[in-house]
Amino acid sequence: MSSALQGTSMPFLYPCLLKRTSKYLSSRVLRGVYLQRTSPGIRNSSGAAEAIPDSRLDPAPDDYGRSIFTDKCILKVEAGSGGHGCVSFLREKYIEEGPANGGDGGNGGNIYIQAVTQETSLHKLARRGIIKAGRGKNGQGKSRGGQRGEDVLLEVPVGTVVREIARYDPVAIEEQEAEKASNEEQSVLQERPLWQKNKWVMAPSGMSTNYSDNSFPVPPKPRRSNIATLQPPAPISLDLSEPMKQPILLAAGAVGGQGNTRFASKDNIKPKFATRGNGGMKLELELELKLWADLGFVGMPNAGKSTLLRALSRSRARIGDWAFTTLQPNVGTVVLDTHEGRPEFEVFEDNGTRRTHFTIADIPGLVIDAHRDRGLGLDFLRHIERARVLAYVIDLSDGDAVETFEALRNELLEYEKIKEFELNERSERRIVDWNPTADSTIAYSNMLKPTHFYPPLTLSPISSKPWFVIANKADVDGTQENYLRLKNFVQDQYKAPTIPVSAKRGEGTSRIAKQTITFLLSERTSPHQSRITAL
Ligand SMILES: Nc1nc2c(ncn2[C@@H]2O[C@H](COP(=O)(O)OP(=O)(O)OP(=O)(O)O)[C@@H](O)[C@H]2O)c(=O)[nH]1
Ligand SMILES: [Mg+2]
Repeated sequence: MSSALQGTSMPFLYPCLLKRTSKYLSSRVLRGVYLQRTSPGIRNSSGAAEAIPDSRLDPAPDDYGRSIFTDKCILKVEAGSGGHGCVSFLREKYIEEGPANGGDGGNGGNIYIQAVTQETSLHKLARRGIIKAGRGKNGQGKSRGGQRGEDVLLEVPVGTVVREIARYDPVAIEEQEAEKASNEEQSVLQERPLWQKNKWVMAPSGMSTNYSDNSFPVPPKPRRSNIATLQPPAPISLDLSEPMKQPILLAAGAVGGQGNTRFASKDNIKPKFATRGNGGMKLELELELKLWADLGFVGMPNAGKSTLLRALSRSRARIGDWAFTTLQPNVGTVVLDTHEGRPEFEVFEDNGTRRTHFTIADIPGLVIDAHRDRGLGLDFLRHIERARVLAYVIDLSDGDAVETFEALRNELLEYEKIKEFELNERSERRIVDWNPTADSTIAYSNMLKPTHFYPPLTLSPISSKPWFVIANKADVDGTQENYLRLKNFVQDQYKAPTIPVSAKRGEGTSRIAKQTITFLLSERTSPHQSRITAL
């Protein structure tokens, strides 16, 4: 193993192997010998290995945390089905054959949704696939009702758009069937047996009864729980762009069945049947993050975006001095007040609450012609659209900064031009691809698909987003002239600010937070109520 790891390309390709091996062996007697032979350090001219600097902003290639990020997912949610009613009779000393006392089944659990600031990605929900609320418990004797099913709360990031793809609502289906039956002729109805196995729970001793006879009651009409009136109208389309204090109901749990007490009458004082609980509603939803960061870094590969993210937040984004180190967006949170002494500045929202943090997205590098799907292409331009404020990150040590900036801006504007066309094409494809029987499970194949297609998300266009420029790598010698040219150009042409920083040394980065907050607050509708106080 050790000889295999000694090649020059190994540390670059598999740094984690080396780290793990050395960590494992660090407690061993072999430690000194082994580390000397396998260290991933760079060799100097005399052949001795130099240690890799152990800094948060200039970390070893293997010092990173893999962040999982999902901005779009399809989720199946199932409200709980109702518990069955109970067939039971009072039995006490001296009362051998008492009256019916079967309780009702409990209602199924509800599905709620809430947009919360703590979440930044949909990956936790995406990996669950199907989310089910609890089933109501069956009713019991002594007229005890069944316990309610457990509710489920879906916590999604602020800026999530929820769209319904399909729904299976057993109560709606029953209602439709009942309406159809009411239109049928009386003679046809009389022939149909009242006994429907899927609606009734029978006591074992009651099975021999002739259920097609007229004494058997008509099954009760399909019911919904009272809370169902709070469900959003079908098909669901929600835009959760603000943090929510309270969750909202997505799907109410089904109503439990009725116990045999409910069917006692003078003709049949001891009914040996109760009803089954209704099936829970199933929804297939598409969740998409419309806005997932307050600030988005736009830059060429290797500009230092991930280093900047590390400098501003506690992110452990991967840093490497090769292009496309970042292949998936990283989202970091900048805490404005760490409760260690006085905060650098205080930010108040419209409603008077104090803003404690904002989020930054480190988007993979853009290359020229990204709008033609080159490099990592359109997908990443799509991510840029989902940030509120943009920061162009320019590498001062790599060529003419003004040219790089112009090229980046041009890419974004070109993307905006073709976006409309691309979206139209995609929605057309969706219509052509649509196949009502394509679902994998039988239950979902019954689902009703909305007959109309949603318009594309209404995102604010890239050209309307507030932006500023971050001139990175200002610590490199001879970059001052490049910076001044860039700063003057951006100021003269666009009246936008340019912030010189050295992400690697963590210098000048606090101005980025301040600039972002200023833009975020000026974006609001009533700026006179928001205020930023420099302390
Ligand atoms: N001298 C200097 N080097 C820097 C600075 N910031 C980043 N770097 C170096 O630039 C290289 C690229 O940094 P990354 O943060 O991975 O760049 P990136 O923009 O995220 O790159 P991609 O993920 O490939 O798009 C690394 O070797 C960093 O150490 C800086 O301020 N000064
Ligand atoms: Mg990166």
